[in-house]
Amino acid sequence: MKTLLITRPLPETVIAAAQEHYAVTVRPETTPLSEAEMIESLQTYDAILPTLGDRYSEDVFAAVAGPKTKVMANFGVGYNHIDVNAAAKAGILVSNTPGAVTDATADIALTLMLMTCRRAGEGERILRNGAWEGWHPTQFLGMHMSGKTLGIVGMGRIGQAIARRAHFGFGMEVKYANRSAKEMDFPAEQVGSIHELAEQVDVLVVAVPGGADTQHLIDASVFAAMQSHAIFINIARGEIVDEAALIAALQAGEIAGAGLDVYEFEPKVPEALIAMENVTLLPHLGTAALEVRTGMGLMAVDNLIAFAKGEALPNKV
Ligand SMILES: NC(=O)c1ccc[n+]([C@@H]2O[C@H](COP(=O)([O-])OP(=O)(O)OC[C@H]3O[C@@H](n4cnc5c(N)ncnc54)[C@H](O)[C@@H]3O)[C@@H](O)[C@H]2O)c1
Ligand SMILES: O=C(O)[C@H](O)CO
Repeated sequence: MKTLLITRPLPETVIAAAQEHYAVTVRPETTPLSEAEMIESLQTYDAILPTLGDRYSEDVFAAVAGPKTKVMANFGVGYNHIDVNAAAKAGILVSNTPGAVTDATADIALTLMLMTCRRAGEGERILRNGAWEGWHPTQFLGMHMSGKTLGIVGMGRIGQAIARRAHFGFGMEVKYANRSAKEMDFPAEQVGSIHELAEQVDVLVVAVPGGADTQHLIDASVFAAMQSHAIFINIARGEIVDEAALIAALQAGEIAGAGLDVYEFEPKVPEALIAMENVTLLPHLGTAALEVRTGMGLMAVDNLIAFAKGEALPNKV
C-alpha cells in the first residue's frame, strides 16, 4: 500500500476513506508544517494531503532531489501556499477542492456584509459589556443593505454564489470585475476595471484566488476610488489586500467599514483593525462546518484514489 501523510486532524469519515487505499499517517498537530517537516514529508510519503499554511515553497521542493511524493491533494480550493510550478518540476501532481467550499464561503461573505452594514459586532459588544441603554430611534444606524449595489472582484464559483444570494435574497444590483464575462440567470454587469467597480458600489467583495498574480491587487488606489459610505469585504486571501492601506483608508474615513475573514499575515490580526468598531473580524471561518470540511476531505481523497488507480486526477490544478 502506498503511504499518505495527512498534515492536520480531519473528520473521521475522511481519514477512513483514505485508509481504504493508503497507509495513512495523520499528523496530530493543528499548526502548519515546519520547513523541516515539509522536506521530510517529500522524502518519506508517496502522497500528501496538505492544507492552508503548509507553505510548500520553491525552496522546499528544491531541497529534495527526487522526492518520494508523487501527488499532493490539497484540502481547500485555494492552493496559493503550494508553488505548483516547483511541484510540477519535481514531478508532483497537485489537486484542490473546487465547489466543495462554494456555498459555505458565500454564506460567510453574506454574514460579513450584513454584520458590517448593520453594525452587528459593535452592537453585540456593547450589549455584552452591559452598556446597552435600551432601544431608541437613532441608535446604531447602519447601512440598509437591501436594494444597494454590490461589486464583486473575481466572479468565479464563490463570487457568483455571493452575487446570487445578494440578488435573490436582498434585491441588490450586481456588478463585477473579472477576467472574462460570465453568463448568469440574473442581471449582473461586468465593469471594465476594479477601480471603476470600486467607484460604483456600496459593498465591494473580493473573491479572486491568492498568489503572486493577485498580491496587493486591492491597494490604496482602490480604497481611494470607493465611496465614503461603502464597505469592503474580503473572504478570499489576506495577501490580495494591502492591509496597511486598508487600515489607513478606514482611519481616514475613505470607506465606512470592512468585514474580513482572512488576513495578510494570518493568524496575526493588526491591533489597529481590532480597535475599530466599524470592522467585522472573523477567524477564517469560510468553510467551517463539519459537512463542508468532510466534503472537502472526501474530494481530496477522491483525487488520491484516482492517483492510486493510475487515473487522471479529477481536480488537478
Ligand atoms: N475564506 C475562506 O475560508 C475561503 C474558502 C474558500 C475559498 N477561499 C478563497 O476564495 C478563492 C476563490 O475561490 P473560487 O472557488 O471562487 O475560485 P474561482 O477560480 O472559481 O474564481 C476566481 C475568479 O477570480 C477571477 N480572477 C482571477 N484573477 C483576477 C483578477 N486579477 N482580476 C479579476 N478577476 C480575477 C477568475 O477569472 C475567476 O473567475 C480561492 O482561491 C480561495 O483562496 C476562501
Ligand atoms: O481555500 C479554501 O478552500 C479555504 O480557505 C480553506 O477552507
